[in-house]
Amino acid sequence: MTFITEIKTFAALGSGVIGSGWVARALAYGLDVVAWDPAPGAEAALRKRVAKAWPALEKSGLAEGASQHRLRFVSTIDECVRDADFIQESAPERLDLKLELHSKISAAAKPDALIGSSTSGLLPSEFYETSTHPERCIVGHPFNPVYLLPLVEVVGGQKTAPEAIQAAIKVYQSLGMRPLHVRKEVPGFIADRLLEALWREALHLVNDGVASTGEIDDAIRFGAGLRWSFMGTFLTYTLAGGDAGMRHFMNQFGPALQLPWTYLPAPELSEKLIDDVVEGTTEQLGQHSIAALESYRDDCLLAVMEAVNATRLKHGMTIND
Ligand SMILES: NC(=O)C1=CN([C@@H]2O[C@H](COP(=O)(O)OP(=O)(O)OC[C@H]3O[C@@H](n4cnc5c(N)ncnc54)[C@H](O)[C@@H]3O)[C@@H](O)[C@H]2O)C=CC1
Ligand SMILES: C[N+](C)(C)CC(=O)CC(=O)[O-]
Repeated sequence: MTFITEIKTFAALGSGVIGSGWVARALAYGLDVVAWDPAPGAEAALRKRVAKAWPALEKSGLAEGASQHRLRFVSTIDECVRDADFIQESAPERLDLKLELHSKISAAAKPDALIGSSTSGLLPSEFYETSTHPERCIVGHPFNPVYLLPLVEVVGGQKTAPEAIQAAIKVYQSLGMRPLHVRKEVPGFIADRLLEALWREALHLVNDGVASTGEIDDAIRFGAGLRWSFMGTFLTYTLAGGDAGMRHFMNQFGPALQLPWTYLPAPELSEKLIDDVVEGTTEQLGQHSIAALESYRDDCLLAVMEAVNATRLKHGMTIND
């Protein structure tokens, strides 16, 4: 079974936060992009988001011929996908909506064009149930901002061909990404399962009046957050065991796993908890607009990634290590 991996035309369905990120990334890699989104004013909003992302993309290096003018916005699903070499859906996270949308997308697409969904945790076997040629359908779960962050989790459903997974990995790599094949189809995949655990504990801490949203964010960004940009928890904790490594770490800190340090099940999202979270984060925003903070975040990410890559090279590692 073969699928298109040398792509020239990228189709994006849904052009909100994530869809626009895919569009910006694909344009920056010199592709023609065709986009569709049913919301009124979606084209203008998409072009604005792409323009906003462009300075960061210029800083990280544009491919030859890359241009925002290579984006075409169309008014039907059929027009969006029929000539596309690769299709990425970023529609709202609703099973019924994705199921219906993928029936239409896959019926109109070339049979050997891969179809990816940006879903954060829905199961591909479920929302590709009624798709035509489901063997080429995968999840490609990205991270926000999609135009800068390299991780994309690739997940297959029961009907996905193994060749489609390998082909999708190749395509995402050609877009400068770091695909991670999630070998078991589980809700939330790998990364969101981890992020969700942290998020739920953070909500409990607010709910219990232990800390404000700002204090919790400080606990992340001045500590583990700085480490996480270049080293994961397992390796970090191996180093925390000193010369004796992980075994000593487990002996020393393993008993804490039996202590009531975490709740894990999510707290009830009461009006009070929602209000507390909104109030706290509004305070954190202060005078800054979302747009200003997005630029700030992008510059920080570029700086961290540049610094980490330079340090990897200095230590005899490649930037893919
Ligand atoms: N926001 C995030 O941090 C992340 C979201 N995702 C996933 O990406 C997908 C999109 O999420 P966001 O971009 O955050 O949502 P969003 O709300 O920003 O954008 C969704 C877009 O889909 C459009 N839309 C509405 N009905 C549609 C339909 N029937 N067909 C196609 N498009 C339709 C909306 O007009 C909107 O522009 C979801 O599956 C989500 O789980 C993945 C990674 C991160
Ligand atoms: C909140 N979220 C589940 C949509 C987050 C993601 O899926 C990944 C991210 O960018 O954090």
